[in-house]
Amino acid sequence: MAMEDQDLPGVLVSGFEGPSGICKDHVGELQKYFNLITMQDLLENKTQVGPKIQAAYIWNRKPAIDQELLQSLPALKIVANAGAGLDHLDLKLIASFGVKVANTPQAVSSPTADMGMALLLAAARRVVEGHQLATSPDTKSFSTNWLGQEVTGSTLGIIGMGSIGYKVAQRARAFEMNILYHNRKRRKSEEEEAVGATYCERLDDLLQRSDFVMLAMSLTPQTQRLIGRRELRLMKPTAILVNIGRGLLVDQDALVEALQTGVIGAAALDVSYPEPLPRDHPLLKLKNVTLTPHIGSATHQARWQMMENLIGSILASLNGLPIPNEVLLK
Ligand SMILES: O=CC(=O)O
Repeated sequence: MAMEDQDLPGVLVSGFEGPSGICKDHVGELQKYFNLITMQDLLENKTQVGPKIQAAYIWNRKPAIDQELLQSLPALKIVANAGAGLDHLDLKLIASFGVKVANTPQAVSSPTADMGMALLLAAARRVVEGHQLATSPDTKSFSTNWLGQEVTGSTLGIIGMGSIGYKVAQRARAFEMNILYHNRKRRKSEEEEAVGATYCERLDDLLQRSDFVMLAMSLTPQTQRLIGRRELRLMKPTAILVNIGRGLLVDQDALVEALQTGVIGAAALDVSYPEPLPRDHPLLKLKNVTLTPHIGSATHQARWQMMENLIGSILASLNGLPIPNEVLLK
């Protein structure tokens, strides 16, 4: 690790090691601009270290920003969050301390949309099961009569047509899919035309007509458990649910039941609740489930861009300049 430079602004990070630490490859770059202070440093010496911290750098949703932490950081100006989702941050509480928030929506939208298509294709064509069959020591089950769902020409319903949902639509168009979408706000007609997407004002309508349903919206009190037992029952028995948003967008117990009883065909999930799922969770035992460990933005390029964007936002805030990607309270 590079030497600490006490003259640089103090930036709080969760730590350097383990799943909630910052990316190891990024440490050297961050230390060109900041004196990185870990949660552990802070906890061990709150009164000395707290006043030096001017920004919090949130990576993998850590450290958690609560009232007690905010009270111990009197010089804090900005919470810079890696990723687009903000459901783990209490924006009102943070604003009440006069602290700004920034995130990295552009950096994550393409890789997350790619991941959505990867999951859709994997579930439709049973790629994970196929890999297991092809690599199994028992070659008797090797079969070409083993069928999936055709993607070309099928109907994709996208729920949440923000930048990620829109990029999913651009990709799905290349697969000649019919695209339906549901969103709080209808997109401009030229944007709809560019990807050939049809707006469904009623969510039920989208659910009934889609072969694939992709969840690409953020988690808010309004979208929590938006897909429950009733919504799953509206879907086709062959339908595949893809979730690249947040686990809590779906009533997970209802989903397990729907997958076990053939109410829907399959699910491909990059997110769940909790993460990771307990090892005895029923979703882990189902053949018609493809699971990935919340890796929508997990590419070298995206993660580096996220870090660069956050450095830019922190430096702008410390210099009193307009903050790129500032999150404004609605
Ligand atoms: O989960 C990923 C993000 O919030 O961008």
